[in-house]
Amino acid sequence: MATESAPYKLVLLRHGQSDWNEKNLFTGWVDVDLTDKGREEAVRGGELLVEKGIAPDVLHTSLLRRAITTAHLALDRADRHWIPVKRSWRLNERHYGALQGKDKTQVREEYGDEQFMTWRRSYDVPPPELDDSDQYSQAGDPRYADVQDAPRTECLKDVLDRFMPYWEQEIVPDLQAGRTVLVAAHGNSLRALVKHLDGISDDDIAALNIPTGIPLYYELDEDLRPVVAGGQYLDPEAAASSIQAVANQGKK
Ligand SMILES: O=C(O)[C@@H](CO)OP(=O)(O)O
Repeated sequence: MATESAPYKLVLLRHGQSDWNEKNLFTGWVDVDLTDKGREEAVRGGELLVEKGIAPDVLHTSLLRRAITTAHLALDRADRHWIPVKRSWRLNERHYGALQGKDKTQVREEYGDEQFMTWRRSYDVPPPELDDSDQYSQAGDPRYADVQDAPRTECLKDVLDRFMPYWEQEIVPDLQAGRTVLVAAHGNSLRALVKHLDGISDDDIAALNIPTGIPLYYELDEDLRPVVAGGQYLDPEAAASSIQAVANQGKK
């Protein structure tokens, strides 16, 4: 799959289906587990890496078990379970604020299509903040003890702002050292990265959805620009139907 002229190799992997993906709930920073289907998707993701001859040298993940477990299952299948791992809250899913734990269809019905899509896919309008006393708040969670001003809600722009320093300081140096980098993360943190890589406008990013468990492979040139715009899903057919399912969430 490798191109001679492309020096850098990057694989993006959204976690497999989670319990709350299945239940149709806004998830954000709530640390839910994978479903059995999600685990199967993760193993299939590893198989696809083997089939395409892509061998990650280093893994970057969020602090959430659905990404951590997906990466482990995929890498285990690819016999690359032993590679170094770096974890950061900066790769976490978008903090979904007061929507965390809420049913997507109910929110759509209660607030209407426009408000629902604004909260879900607008670039710069965050949902209302989540109260620290809420059962789905991460206030006091030890894994975020070192995070200054940890978010209580985020829009996609906020995710980009916290992801980019990590990209520049941790991921780019790995790429430049010649390592094939696997980033195992989330629908919206990966949308932020794809927006940056492909130079997608603030408006157009609303229509971009990332499927669960299917590796998205990018070759990047010297300037860290994609050789193929949008990268390449290692299973394009499965990706297309899963992207449609993500786009349709919240519809009856
Ligand atoms: O609930 C969430 O955290 C995300 C990802 O599952 O959902 P959405 O696709 O609606 O942004």
